[in-house]
Amino acid sequence: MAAPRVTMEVGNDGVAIITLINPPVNALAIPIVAGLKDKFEEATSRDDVKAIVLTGNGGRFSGGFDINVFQKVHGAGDVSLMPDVSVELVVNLIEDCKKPIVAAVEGLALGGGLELAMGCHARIAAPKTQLGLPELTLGVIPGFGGTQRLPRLVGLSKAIEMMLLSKSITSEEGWKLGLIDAVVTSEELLKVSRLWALDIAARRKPWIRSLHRTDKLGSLSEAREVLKLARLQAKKTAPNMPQHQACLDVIEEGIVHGGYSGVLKEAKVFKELVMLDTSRGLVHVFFAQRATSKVPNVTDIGLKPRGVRKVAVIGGGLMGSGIATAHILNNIYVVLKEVNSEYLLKGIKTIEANVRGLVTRGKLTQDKANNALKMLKGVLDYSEFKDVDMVIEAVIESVPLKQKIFSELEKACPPHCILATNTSTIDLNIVGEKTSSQDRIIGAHFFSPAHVMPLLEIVRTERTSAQVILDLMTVGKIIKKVPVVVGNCTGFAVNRAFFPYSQSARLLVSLGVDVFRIDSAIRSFGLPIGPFQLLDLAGYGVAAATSKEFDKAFPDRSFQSPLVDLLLKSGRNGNKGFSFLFVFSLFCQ
Ligand SMILES: C[C@H](O)CC(=O)SCCNC(=O)CCNC(=O)[C@H](O)C(C)(C)COP(=O)(O)OP(=O)(O)OC[C@H]1O[C@@H](n2cnc3c(N)ncnc32)[C@H](O)[C@@H]1OP(=O)(O)O
Repeated sequence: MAAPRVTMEVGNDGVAIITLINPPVNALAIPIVAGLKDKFEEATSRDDVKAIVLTGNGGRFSGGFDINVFQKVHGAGDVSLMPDVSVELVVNLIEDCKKPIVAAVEGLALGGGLELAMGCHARIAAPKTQLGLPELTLGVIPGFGGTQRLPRLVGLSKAIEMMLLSKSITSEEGWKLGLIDAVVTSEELLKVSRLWALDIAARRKPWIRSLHRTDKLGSLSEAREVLKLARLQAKKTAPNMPQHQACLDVIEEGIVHGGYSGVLKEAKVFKELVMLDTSRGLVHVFFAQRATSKVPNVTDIGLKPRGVRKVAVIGGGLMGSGIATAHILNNIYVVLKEVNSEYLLKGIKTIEANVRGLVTRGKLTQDKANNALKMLKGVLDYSEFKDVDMVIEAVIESVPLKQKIFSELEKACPPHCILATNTSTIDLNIVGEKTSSQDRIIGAHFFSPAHVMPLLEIVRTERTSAQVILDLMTVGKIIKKVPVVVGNCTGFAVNRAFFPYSQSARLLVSLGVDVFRIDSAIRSFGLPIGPFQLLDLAGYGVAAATSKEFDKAFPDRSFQSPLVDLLLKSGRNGNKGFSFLFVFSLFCQ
């Protein structure tokens, strides 16, 4: 791959086009930052340059500062590896430049990428360009002036929402908010940007330095009220994340003492945050997530994913209906099979409720919801299975039942069909023991609620074919999951790690510790729910079945807690409608 570089071309019209080149996302690596400083200095000093356009190569403006540098900073424990971009480049060379600079953005402008663009005197964007400041997901705050310029361009509340939720917007929305000056086609992007820059130079268009604006900030008391509410909200939703409160403090500095003062405080706080364990952990997560898409002997052997258009889901319970929802929401046709019409109707109603819930929470339009529901068909037999590309079995954790289903599937489905099971624990060789299709058998372990939770644990056996693994990874991405391929053993990766955690929680209960105290300690540690609330949600039947598998596989490591059996014996199943409070009081009697 060619070295990252910045180029500059000066046209006959006197406009210098400065281009970032660092595929695939034009990350602002150290040589790019150095190249930008060089080119802006050159363009400023050349007499034949009247105006400047900053753009990115390959249809993407920039994915932000190079996150590899954070890793280097963490490895060396040396924050001085971070270059000074905010003042030296964005304020001095871009915003305070004597020649107008227009950002021509396309594809994406995220983090430091958007911050460079906000330092320019105008921004022209191609349609559907993704704009955002997602730095908080990396444990830091925007560090190239974003905490100051975004509120000045889109207003305080919207800027806080975009930064604290790391929520990006499209260029169309950006135009309505004032972040983008014009949205034009990709073909016209450079032409319009050049003209815009020349218009600013000739004073036909305003020459705006975002950092100097105050018109969208509101009065000091209004701003303080907005910040107060945001602090309370962040305390609730991200109690263990120092970057959220820090971001609000830095924004406030700029409102009270002016944008430049805010920029200086931002740089100082950024450097403090980048050295904390939170940032180390979150940067690790960023690269770890991407590493999951590179599976040796699967993704590096030239295979192409086969299209999966029609999926059958067996079982319309909590998991099956969630899995079906995830697929129909992403335009994959689903056949949902149940054993009788009562269960089928219940499954379909759950799927409808899942989809409606997304509409109510504003995550889906009514139109998209209607279209998604058209992709669903309920069935009671295998006649619809003759042309499915993948089956996902999601019935209860019973070995004989799963074995029976898989031998039936072998006959009912076409030979290319992927045979997946949503088992959370059972060894896949046992599930497929009664078939001769071991190369097509794979685990597709979703997490409840399956249409919301991002993780998809893909379990491969020694005999699962590379093509089948690649196909499932591809479907996983289409349905917006993070697919992680793991090996086959009792509990796979997730439950294998979860098992000692839940066992310890049950051991504490048997020693007399209150379940609510345990859940609350875990929540203050940072997990969204504790082990017992999770037990309630998953259902006690599932817990009993998985415990049995672990007892069998690791008899010397299992703690025999009577808790779940007692709950089941008293006719309860957690998610089926009884509160744990009530159940726990029974257990204590
Ligand atoms: C001081 C400043 O305020 C600080 C910052 O700017 S911090 C950076 C802020 N920016 C971000 O957080 C954006 C991070 N990137 C992303 O969200 C996504 O990669 C994206 C939306 C840009 C592209 O997504 P997608 O097309 O699915 O590709 P994805 O697989 O994620 O990334 C492609 C490659 O680019 C790399 N990459 C993406 N953004 C990068 C970045 N900012 N720095 C370094 N590498 C980056 C990925 O690691 C991946 O590398 P690989 O192919 O070797 O695994």
